[in-house]
Amino acid sequence: MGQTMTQKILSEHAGQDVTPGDTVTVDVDKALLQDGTGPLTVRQLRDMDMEQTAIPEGTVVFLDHQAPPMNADMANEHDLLRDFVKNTGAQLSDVGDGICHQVMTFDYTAPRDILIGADSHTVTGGAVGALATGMGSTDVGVGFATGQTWMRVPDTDEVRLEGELGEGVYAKDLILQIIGDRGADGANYRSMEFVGPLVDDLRIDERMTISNMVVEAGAKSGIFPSDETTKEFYEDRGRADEWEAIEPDEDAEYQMELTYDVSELEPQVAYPHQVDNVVPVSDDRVQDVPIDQAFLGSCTNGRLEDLRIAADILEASGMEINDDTRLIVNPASREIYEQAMEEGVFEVLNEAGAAINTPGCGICYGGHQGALADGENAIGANNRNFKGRFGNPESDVYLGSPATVAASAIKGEITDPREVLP
Ligand SMILES: CC(C)[C@H](C(=O)O)[C@@H](O)C(=O)O
Ligand code: SF4
Repeated sequence: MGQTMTQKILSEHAGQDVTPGDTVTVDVDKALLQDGTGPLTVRQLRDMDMEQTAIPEGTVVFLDHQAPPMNADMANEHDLLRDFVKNTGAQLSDVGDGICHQVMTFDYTAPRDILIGADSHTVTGGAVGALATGMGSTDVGVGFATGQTWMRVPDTDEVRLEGELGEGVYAKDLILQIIGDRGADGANYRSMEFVGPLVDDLRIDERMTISNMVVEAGAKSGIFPSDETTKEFYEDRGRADEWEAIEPDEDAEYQMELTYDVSELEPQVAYPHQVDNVVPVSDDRVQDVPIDQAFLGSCTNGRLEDLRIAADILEASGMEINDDTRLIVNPASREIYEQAMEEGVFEVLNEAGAAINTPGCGICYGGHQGALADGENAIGANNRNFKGRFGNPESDVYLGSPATVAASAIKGEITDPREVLP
């Protein structure tokens, strides 16, 4: 019997063929920690006298969720994590370097890896054919300290993607639609594998957007094949030796099979306060919603391609952002920041009136760099719109693609990007 990608990766790391439902011990290749959950990991390891890593080259500590730190308590947490790095030989991604999932995928994660992270959006690594998943702080700590963890082999869904994305419609709209269909817990502890003709057309940044959000339907992982596109990505990044192919066997057995034809897909919006409240942008529930703040950034949509889309819309429409709307931008990494500067993307955003922040999570985590006032509405290119997500339970957060965010910033209300496209 053939294997899914999930089975292949778990079998390789368990040293035995696995089937869904098995519980296996697997080797861990990479692990990530960040400044929200990492301090707990370090304290737990110290309590157990296990402050160590079996995989120092693959253990990466990110100072990204509140970077630069906004107060002394957070600065002390950063200090604790810096000590951990010195004590163990783990890698440090410092304040300003960028969001963990962005930097991890671009610089560390390789196809067929098992990556564990103390952050739910660790699933982003599925974009390059890795089995990447979020776990609790202690589990992640013990995972890298010993180089092993345990997993139950998940049931796996084949998600076949077909058709072509229309103008003004993006990977973000597709994954929002999938989450709307499945519901917030519809894919609990399942692995989603994305296959089909559309996959060939999707760039790595688009695959990252899709893998990033599978956890919003509860999934354990969201894996793309590692194909020619992936190979070129590793070559471009000077990491050609890390590339390996992976795809499901033709006779792989899936527990569920779904097909999405994106040809008729419209831009999608998630309305407060759940990510699975997804409707097309033309729906009454998202009409005439004034937007006080538009947020472009996050591990979902803070990449160069996303910033370009927003800048192109702003430039071509000849419009500045609305007088009653703020546009907050957090590039996902320092590298993206540099590229956006060199390409003139920042110039356009800046002239339009955007406030450009340090690379990092920014307001996505609710802590700093753009909290909302009581009664305000925001639209974000990020992945969560839970009550209080942008720092205030008395405010509302909507989610959409970078194009929808830019269009809404221009018009000052939730807007179909096709209305303002060049
Ligand atoms: C801080 C962390 C626990 C959290 C996560 O795991 O996802 C954060 O990154 C988020 O997006 O809500
Ligand atoms: S950008 Fe947002 S979703 Fe991504 S890791 Fe940071 S807080 Fe979490």
